[in-house]
Amino acid sequence: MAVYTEVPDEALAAFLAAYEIGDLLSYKGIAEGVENTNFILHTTTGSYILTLYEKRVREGDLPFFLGLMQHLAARGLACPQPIRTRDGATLGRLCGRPAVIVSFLEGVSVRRPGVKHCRALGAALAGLHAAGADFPMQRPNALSVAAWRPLFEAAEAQADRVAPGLAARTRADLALLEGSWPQDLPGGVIHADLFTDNVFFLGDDVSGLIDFYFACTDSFAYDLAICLNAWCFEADYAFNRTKGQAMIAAYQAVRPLEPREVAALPLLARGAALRFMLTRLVDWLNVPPGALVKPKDPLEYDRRLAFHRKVAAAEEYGWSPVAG
Ligand SMILES: Nc1ncnc2c1ncn2[C@@H]1O[C@H](COP(=O)(O)OP(=O)(O)O)[C@@H](O)[C@H]1O
Ligand SMILES: N[C@@H](CCOP(=O)(O)O)C(=O)O
Repeated sequence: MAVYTEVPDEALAAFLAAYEIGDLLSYKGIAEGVENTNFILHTTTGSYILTLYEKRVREGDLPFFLGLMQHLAARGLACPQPIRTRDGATLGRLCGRPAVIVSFLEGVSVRRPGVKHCRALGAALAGLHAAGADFPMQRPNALSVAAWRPLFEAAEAQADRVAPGLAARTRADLALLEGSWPQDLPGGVIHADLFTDNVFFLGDDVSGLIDFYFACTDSFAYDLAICLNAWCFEADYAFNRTKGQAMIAAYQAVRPLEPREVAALPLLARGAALRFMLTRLVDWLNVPPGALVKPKDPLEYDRRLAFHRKVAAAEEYGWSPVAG
């Protein structure tokens, strides 16, 4: 359960007094999530999410994240909307942390996505890239290739106690990716963490996208590669090409990939897997004492890397030329 910061009732009441969201009926910590402390609030006017930003979120980035959610929502994308206080502020402080209240989105995330979910996700991702096209702010990706070596070095000495040989194979992947990371691909605002837990469905349709706290300016195809990793592997770590095909085709129906993006897809997918393996590994080895959080397993991404090491061409992820 991701509750790093306990919020006393009195502190919450004082914080909520600045908002016009009705009277608090109940609230509780949210079990899912690993980055921030989240509470669901039920008030006389509805439900809201209260987020206290923790370790990885830099306060200086919050105007980007909050501005982006407002921008996307204004373009019709279903994402959380920051709620303003009576004074018009979206960002406040609670228990020493930056804190916001955002709108609650209906829908459920799917644990085991099927082909139809992957298809819907591909279209939603392309829609997000399109909706973010005229967002004026920039935020370099703080977890792109330049950040991977420091993460690796923080975990290297203990990596082999997580899995034998993990340090050596990660070192080799890192060296290869540092030397060949694709630059100057088409890009703009990307979500950068569009895992299944960050996408809500109502029936077969995507009803909402949440958790924009890794959003940044980077290549669109890298965002797609993150999603291929998160959505298209089976429980036995076999890549499901049918799911990949459905996702990529739906993406391309909105935004066709350029040949250089297609050519880069195997490296981008490998890099995306390495990025999540490394952040998970560091978290796995550094669970804060007393935090109610279940760290995510880095080996899930080590196993995906085993697949990516063997892939030579985008076709193996399900890419095919757009007809017409
Ligand atoms: N706007 C929202 N509407 C509905 N549920 C939300 C919303 N934001 C967060 N949640 C719930 O809180 C959980 C954790 O949120 P998330 O932003 O993923 O946390 P973290 O950034 O800590 O990983 C989500 O899986 C979801 O269940
Ligand atoms: N998606 C990342 C961890 C970030 O967690 P989230 O709850 O913010 O999606 C991972 O799976 O490693």
